[in-house]
Amino acid sequence: MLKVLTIAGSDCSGGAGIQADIKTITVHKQYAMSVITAVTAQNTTGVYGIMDVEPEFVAKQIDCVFCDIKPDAVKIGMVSNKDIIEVIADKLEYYKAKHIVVDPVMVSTSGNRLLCKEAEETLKTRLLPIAELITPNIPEASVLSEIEISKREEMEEAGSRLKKWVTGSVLIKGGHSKEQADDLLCWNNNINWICGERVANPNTHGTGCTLSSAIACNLAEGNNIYESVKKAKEYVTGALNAKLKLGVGSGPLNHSYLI
Ligand SMILES: Nc1ncnc2c1ncn2[C@@H]1O[C@H](COP(=O)(O)OP(=O)(O)OP(=O)(O)O)[C@@H](O)[C@H]1O
Ligand SMILES: Cc1ncc(CO)c(N)n1
Repeated sequence: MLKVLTIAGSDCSGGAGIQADIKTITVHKQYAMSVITAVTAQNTTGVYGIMDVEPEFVAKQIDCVFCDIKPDAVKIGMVSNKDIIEVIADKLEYYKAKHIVVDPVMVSTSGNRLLCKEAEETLKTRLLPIAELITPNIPEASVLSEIEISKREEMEEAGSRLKKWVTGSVLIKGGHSKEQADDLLCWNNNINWICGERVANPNTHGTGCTLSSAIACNLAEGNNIYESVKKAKEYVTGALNAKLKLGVGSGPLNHSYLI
């Protein structure tokens, strides 16, 4: 059985973070492991508290996983602060982790900061370079590339700029654009639009976490970057289409549609 590790924050309401990742990996019939970087108190209406895990304890969790059950792919989500980012980068380099997908989570859908401002530079210098793929949404791509993005050409410009200084590939997710839900993939020397129908569903809590962990599963299976992203996008579209209405705010996806 293939094994996928998620390094991310816990969402007690089950829609995003570690919980979304474990559901996604399990539905992909793979074995899920988790290193928790922070415990959040959140639900469909917002994030009400964050308790970071001590960096040494993040390191200890990574050691326990890699010394025993070596992952075939690793997804990284919420990483909170500079020290946590440093230990994750050190450990993944040390263990020569394969197929690293980094979702550079900065702000939640509800508008709360999940990465402190001072840590943005460390994310850029330590985590993005070790990724096979990074998956910023439009606001995150804008911060990282320093290009204002409001149309497709600007997504392409930001993607090309980011591709120049990351080692791996770049996927700019289009969920935040009003008209479509098309994502832009820059890989090798290719720029491809990964198009998908925009589902009329306000319950999009955890779409980004779900997409990045599904990509990690597809990479673990041996698919190339393009195939991995395409299949993962189909998974997210399916989970949005299988409408679930939970909570009073922006609710979670329905992962059980394939079971
Ligand atoms: N209404 C929608 N219909 C179809 N696909 C969508 C919709 N909203 C988001 N997506 C898709 O979901 C994936 C995640 O994109 P998005 O831009 O929402 O990420 P995010 O902002 O990181 O998500 P999160 O809500 O977890 O913070 C992308 O593949 C995007 O195209
Ligand atoms: C723990 C966690 N990670 C990521 C996100 C972004 O969706 C969230 N809301 N919560």
